[in-house]
Amino acid sequence: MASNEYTLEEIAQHNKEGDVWVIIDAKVYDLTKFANLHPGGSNVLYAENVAGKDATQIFFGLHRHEVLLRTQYKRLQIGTVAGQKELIKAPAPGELSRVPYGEPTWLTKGYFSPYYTENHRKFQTAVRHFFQTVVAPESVKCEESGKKISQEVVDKMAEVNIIAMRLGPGKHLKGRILMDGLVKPEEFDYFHEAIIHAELSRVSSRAVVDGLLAGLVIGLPPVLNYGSPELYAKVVPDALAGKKYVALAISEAFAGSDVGGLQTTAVRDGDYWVVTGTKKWITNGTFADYFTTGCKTETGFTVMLIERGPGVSTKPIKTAYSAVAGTAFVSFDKVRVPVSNTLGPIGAGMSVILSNFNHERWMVCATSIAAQRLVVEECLKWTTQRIVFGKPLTAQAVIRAKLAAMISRVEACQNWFETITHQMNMMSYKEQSDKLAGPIGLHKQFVSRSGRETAEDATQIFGGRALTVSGMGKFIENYHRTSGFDAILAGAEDVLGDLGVRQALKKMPKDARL
Ligand code: HEM
Repeated sequence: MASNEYTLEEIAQHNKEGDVWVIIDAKVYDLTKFANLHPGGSNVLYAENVAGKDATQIFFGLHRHEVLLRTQYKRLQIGTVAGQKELIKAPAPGELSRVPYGEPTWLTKGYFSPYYTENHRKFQTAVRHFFQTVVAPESVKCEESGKKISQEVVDKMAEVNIIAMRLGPGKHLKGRILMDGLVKPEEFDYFHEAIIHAELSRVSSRAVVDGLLAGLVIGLPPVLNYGSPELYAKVVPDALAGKKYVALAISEAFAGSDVGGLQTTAVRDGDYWVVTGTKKWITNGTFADYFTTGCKTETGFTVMLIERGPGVSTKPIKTAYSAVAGTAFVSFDKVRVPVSNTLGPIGAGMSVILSNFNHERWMVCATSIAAQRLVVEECLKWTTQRIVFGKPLTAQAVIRAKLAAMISRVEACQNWFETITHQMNMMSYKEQSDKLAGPIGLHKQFVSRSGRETAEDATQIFGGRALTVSGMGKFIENYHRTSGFDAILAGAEDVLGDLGVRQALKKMPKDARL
């Protein structure tokens, strides 16, 4: 980067094809050679209000700031404007957003929270820094290539025990050094875990959130909670070290939310189960080493851990999001599974699955709310910098009304989420299963519906830019295309609303009358 200073008069001389400079935020760029390579065409750069002029406002109406930060474009800067200072700075890794509602209240300067401590704040800073520096660049690559997250990134996550922490508080954290010792295993709570989900969601596309071992997060808890000590010792250390991958294999083409209608069958043969059937929409299934699988057995429904081996085959399913999530169709063809791999009582697998669902649904809410907040931030930035009919978009009442609705939705989601998280901190796993299945079901219905409404509003606000996978509206495009996943995975929106009401009805006092 050059340290030359130029006056406005000097810059103004370079105003034509073959010699074109522009000013963007007090920096001077020589675009002469770049003009023919410019993705937006060369002629736009020779326009009277651009060539040799301050094109800051025009530039930010057409590009994201990150364009200027790319190495190949940084080089185009030849100096600065004499007497001017740059105003637009990219936030440093780990830094908080200063855009109103860009962060939850607990992270906003001058506000208070009954739930979060100084330790949560320190933890959040470290986790955001980690995700922005280690995961964000990988997320961009994988989203494009559709390939699995690299082992190098998985290893780095394992090093600071992020994989283990994504499973929540519990005995699996004992003796581990969490985030370089920032939080002690016995102090780690569901708010710490929620921070990890939120920060992951901020830097990743929806497919990468799932591709980054979401299968393990939902598939390993039954092993933690119900696996024999031998099975635990065989599977858990390697999984938490990022050496083995796990998927939860419940849904089938025959049955989704209707878990009772599953057709994969396990027949007892001595010390083995013989499993036959198929599973569909299995997140991380293409690369999983183990499948936590729901099977029909003679006496009901039984869950077991199936290792990839003879008779197990997986093939990728193309979905609306990137293949990085590893969504698979899984076939079990007379697979022999040791009976000691059974998770929970034989025939009582439904309770294993149902209690596991609470955590999964809560996690989906955590990631969705963070994504909705990012969408609000993107919309606030865009509507302020986009000029239409000579005024910023925010001058339009209809735009402000959409912003009001989006902000209210995300704040409502966040506040409800924090109340539920606090209950989780205070309750045992068993109490959570009894008391929180209904509220979490209702909450997830509310969160995913809010997310889709926000995706719609944001798409209207960004217009055509929300329809392209790159450029200014790239986050909105991704969110609009993938927010529907939150309404389906871990239980369909309507089914979960119904679950919440049915749970409440079960607890209606017999003597309640108007
Ligand atoms: C340092 C200067 C510039 C660089 C490095 C640059 C780079 C780019 C890049 C990478 C794109 C592709 C879209 C994207 O990734 O966002 C683009 C698109 C575009 N650029 Fe530039 N640009 C520069 C200056 C300008 C200026 C001064 C104008 C003024 C009119 C301009 C007009 C456009 C237009 C009209 C598009 C197409 C936008 C769209 O498809 O939505 N660019 N530019």
